[in-house]
Amino acid sequence: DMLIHGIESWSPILPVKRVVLDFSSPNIAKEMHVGHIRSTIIGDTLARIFEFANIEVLRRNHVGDWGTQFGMLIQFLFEKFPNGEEAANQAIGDLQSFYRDAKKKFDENPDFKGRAQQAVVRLQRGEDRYLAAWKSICQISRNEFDLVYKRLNVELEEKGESFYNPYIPRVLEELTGKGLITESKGARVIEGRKPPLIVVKRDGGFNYASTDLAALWYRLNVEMAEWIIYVTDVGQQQHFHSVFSAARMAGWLPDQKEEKYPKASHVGFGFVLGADGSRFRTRSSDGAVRLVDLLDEAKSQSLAQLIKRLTENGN
Ligand SMILES: NC(=[NH2+])NCCC[C@H](N)C(=O)O
Repeated sequence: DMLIHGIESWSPILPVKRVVLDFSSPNIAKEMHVGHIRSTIIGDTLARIFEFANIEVLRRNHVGDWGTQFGMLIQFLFEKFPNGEEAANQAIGDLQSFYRDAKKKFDENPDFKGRAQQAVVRLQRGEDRYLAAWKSICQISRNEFDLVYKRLNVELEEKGESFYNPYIPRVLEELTGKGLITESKGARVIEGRKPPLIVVKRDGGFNYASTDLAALWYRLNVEMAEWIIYVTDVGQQQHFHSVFSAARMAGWLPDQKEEKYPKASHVGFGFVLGADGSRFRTRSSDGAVRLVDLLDEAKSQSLAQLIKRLTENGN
């Protein structure tokens, strides 16, 4: 049958037409670590399975491109190059060491910390100079990530955290209208699971959870996805279960016990461990293994193995 009617004739039939697959999703200006490679490979594999079954897959790279760390980075950039003479590209050079230097100054110098916090406010207000600096920092990271994706032959479409910002207020308003959001120690939270999910911080700012609620809303209502799948390490299981439970309380998702769609799932994988059994680190700043070197190493070891086996087989 397959030979006559093609491979599509026996691909599995699932009751969904469109899936959002949220995978890889590294953070801008931070290292893409070995866990992101796991997410990238598992996510790409799942995407290919769905695509094989003729399901439309929206491959989403939910990059961490927003947050208070950008105030620190932008301010550091401005102070290091007060005349703005260098193109950000050259000025920043190795983004990881740039991040480390900025963080050091932020931790050690209270005045700088204050200026960095001001910079976040100005970025969030959308001031041109700040937005431009933010964009070039993101672009440098993006170029680095793309090298890895090209190498692994993985396709992704970036819709980072910043994309969902404009949707957060109305989504939280809807949840407040449904009586789901309460006040707790100056923050706004969704109870239901323990610990409660913080959706507005004490300083009034939004966070990872508010962004994920807005993203889930968007995926269900604008992208009309019937199954939304997130691939991260198991460390984030708690977070996703809280977000999904909030979505169920809001009536966005059916009750978990009914095998119904739309549906949200978290695919959690284990931490990558080093030879000593502790969490493996890939970071250029602290002397641990760099991700690109890890890929090089994997490639050369595989090649060596292949050659060894070939020669052992007498060729
Ligand atoms: N929608 C999401 N929260 N996706 C996963 C994001 C992963 C996160 N940026 C990290 O590096 O840990």
